[in-house]
Amino acid sequence: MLFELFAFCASILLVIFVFNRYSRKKCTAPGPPHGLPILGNLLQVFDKQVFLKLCDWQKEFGDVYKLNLFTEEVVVVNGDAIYDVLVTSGDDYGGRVQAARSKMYSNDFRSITFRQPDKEWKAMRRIAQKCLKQYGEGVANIERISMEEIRECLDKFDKTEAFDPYHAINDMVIGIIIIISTGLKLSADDPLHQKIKRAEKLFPFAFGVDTSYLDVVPWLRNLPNKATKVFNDAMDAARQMESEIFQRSTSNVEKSGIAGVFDAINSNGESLDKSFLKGMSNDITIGGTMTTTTQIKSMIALTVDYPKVQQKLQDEIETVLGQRLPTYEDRRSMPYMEAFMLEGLRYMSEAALAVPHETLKDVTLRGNFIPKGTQIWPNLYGLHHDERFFPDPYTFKPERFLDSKGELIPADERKFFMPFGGGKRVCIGEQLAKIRMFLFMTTLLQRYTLCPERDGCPPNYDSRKSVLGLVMQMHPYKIKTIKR
Ligand code: HEM
Repeated sequence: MLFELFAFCASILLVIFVFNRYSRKKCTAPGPPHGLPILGNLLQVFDKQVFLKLCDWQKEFGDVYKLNLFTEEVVVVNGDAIYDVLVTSGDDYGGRVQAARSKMYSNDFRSITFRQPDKEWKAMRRIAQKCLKQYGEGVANIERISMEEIRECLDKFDKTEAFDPYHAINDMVIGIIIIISTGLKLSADDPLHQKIKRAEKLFPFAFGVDTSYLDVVPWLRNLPNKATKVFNDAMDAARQMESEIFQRSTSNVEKSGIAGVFDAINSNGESLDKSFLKGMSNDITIGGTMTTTTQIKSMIALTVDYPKVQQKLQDEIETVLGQRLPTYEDRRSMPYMEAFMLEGLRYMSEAALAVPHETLKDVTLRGNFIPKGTQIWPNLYGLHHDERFFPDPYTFKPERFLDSKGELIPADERKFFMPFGGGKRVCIGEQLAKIRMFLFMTTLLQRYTLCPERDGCPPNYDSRKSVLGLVMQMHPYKIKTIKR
């Protein structure tokens, strides 16, 4: 029985393979040899350090090259060609791959991240952005919510022994997202916190290599095997999390969460079916927790690894703030802290390949024909570590974002710096992420000096040693704090 099943699946794959290989238009970009039959370059690519392999291939094949994954061609875009794809010709490249796993996860593409750019996608982005701005109260309200959670988090840093800062940061980041999405301030042992943590933990597996065959033969999900269980567990965690957020946010009488914003905008003439609400809150919750937690964790490691940078940050805090708590507006008088944050985003490039795009029409990029419906990977890690744009890229150097007077280089002079993507699909959480990172790092270094776990044993963070899950992950480490 098992053999027959295997033979059946193999024949289906073969039919899809032959159909795709001979019936579709082909991309003319160069690339590595096709690799294994049917799998193509899959085994070379689904390495946890794929971002390094992609940079090696860039040296060999140039800024635009193609890979074969299963039955599909995928185009990897590098260097300043990424700007053309995301910004200059963003409309042509602004699609998302309509794969089976994202369809299942997002309840038939009811999600900002996975939906094609249609009118529902636009409405979802608008509502989510309103929600992130808290009804037009904007930055001030986000600041207030954030500072409350940050102060609670930093109390947990007041320890004499060495500790891993990850859990305290994660609780703080989740706490802020819960207030934004439900309007409620909850403690870290509330079931919703736990459900978000479970989803955060399992979600990367749902889109890992082990379950990638589900995109080609989705009904295999119904057969019992280990990979399917991993995927189903992740889906279960996502469903539990979204139901809880939905229930809490719709029953909030103050209407200050995402459901309140949704109703207010809908009653203003917008008409978006309520079935989109769960997917949107997933976008905000998953997009808004894992990314910021990981980024802050790496910035703490860098602060310990580079004591001179830490000293400069503290000097600036002393001069500009003294003992006063920061507001986001203070960043304008704190160019070194700003440069430190930008360099942290560059150095880590946690969204190493952004979110895969898809061409919405036949296009030509740097002389290469790419047919409609081709998956595009913008190699942001490669761009941010490309000598042509960031000399000496593996050295952590906030000064690269400052001019000779110590002022921040203007945004239009760093257009090839795109940690949040760019153009029409740019990250909706960029401002929230920056506010939390700025307020957190400033308050942290105002209160504490950060030291290695033991003398001579700093975290030694090197982004080349990261592993790529949904975002880049660095190894766990411990620090000590000294109260200032
Ligand atoms: C350091 C923190 C963050 C980084 C580095 C980051 C990076 C990115 C990148 C590179 C993309 C893909 C853009 C593209 O496809 O071209 C993206 C998309 C997205 N991000 Fe973020 N992000 C961060 C924080 C957040 C936060 C806080 C939220 C929500 C509260 C969020 C929600 C989203 C959503 C919903 C999308 C999909 C947008 C769309 O497809 O239209 N992100 N992000």
